[in-house]
Amino acid sequence: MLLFPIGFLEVTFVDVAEILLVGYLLYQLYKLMRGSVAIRIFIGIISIYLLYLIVKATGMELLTGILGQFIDVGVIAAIVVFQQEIRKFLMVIGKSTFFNNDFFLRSLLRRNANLTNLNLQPVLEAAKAMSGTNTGGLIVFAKSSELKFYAESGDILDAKLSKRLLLSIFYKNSPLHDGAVIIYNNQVKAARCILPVTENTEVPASLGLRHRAALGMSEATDSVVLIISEETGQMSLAFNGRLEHNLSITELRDKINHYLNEDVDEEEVVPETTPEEDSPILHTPA
Ligand SMILES: Nc1ncnc2c1ncn2[C@@H]1O[C@H](COP(=O)(O)OP(=O)(O)OP(=O)(O)O)[C@@H](O)[C@H]1O
Repeated sequence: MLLFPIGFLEVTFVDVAEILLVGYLLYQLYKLMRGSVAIRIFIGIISIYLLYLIVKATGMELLTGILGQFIDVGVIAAIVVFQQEIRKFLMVIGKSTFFNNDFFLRSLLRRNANLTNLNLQPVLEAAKAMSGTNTGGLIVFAKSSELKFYAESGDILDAKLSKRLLLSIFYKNSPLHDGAVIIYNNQVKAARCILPVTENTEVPASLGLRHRAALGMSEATDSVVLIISEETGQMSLAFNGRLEHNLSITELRDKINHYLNEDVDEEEVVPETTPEEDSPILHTPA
């Protein structure tokens, strides 16, 4: 179906739809990679592809052949280089499918997840005690999946959640204190877990590995991660690639409940940054 002509070009409805779709896909890819080193590789690949199209259009056969070969191999290289981004991209698509939006199915899925019977009280009491003694801690609340892959990187406990258990795990001389604890289905699923460290280059240099691992986990999964700083005793939350810093126990309770129970849009989670903050990742409540 012809929409309008531009010179000798005939623009059809399908052309417009295709341009919009490609634009949307590129924008989603850009959003996923924004701030990471992958964005530079992505821009490099797009530039080579554009150059290839120009060279091909001008009829330079040798250059077209060379760049064409490069692009063929580049597809495989891109899959390897963009492993994490491809995973995130597929997760975004998975999140917005019909099945995930279906209320009935979603409530069924939730029944199996961490949400229905989570008792936050022991965690909050442990966090308060750890904060008071500057004991470092990293606690992941699984949301829509039990995070098996990450749990298996540590020691599986499947133990009843209690304040004393959490304090024993994070006690400085405990063999389990290093790494993260994963909480799933009101149980301490695992301890000593290794989380993916964020590659975001916008993370302030003041944040060490514990905070970076929490951010990385919140980017790779829909979990909520609680951090207790060994250095300052401050409690922070990472969710959806954002860090909320220096929270009180009441704020922690409200935010953890909110993030675990709601389907929060990115826009909703992202707090307004105050003018003095130059990082879009870090938010300190007033
Ligand atoms: N990838 C990871 N997965 C899980 N835990 C990690 C990871 N990397 C570091 N940690 C934990 O963080 C600890 C080191 O924290 P580091 O001092 O670098 O972080 P920080 O963000 O400055 O936090 P703090 O304010 O507590 O010092 C390690 O001992 C380990 O327990």
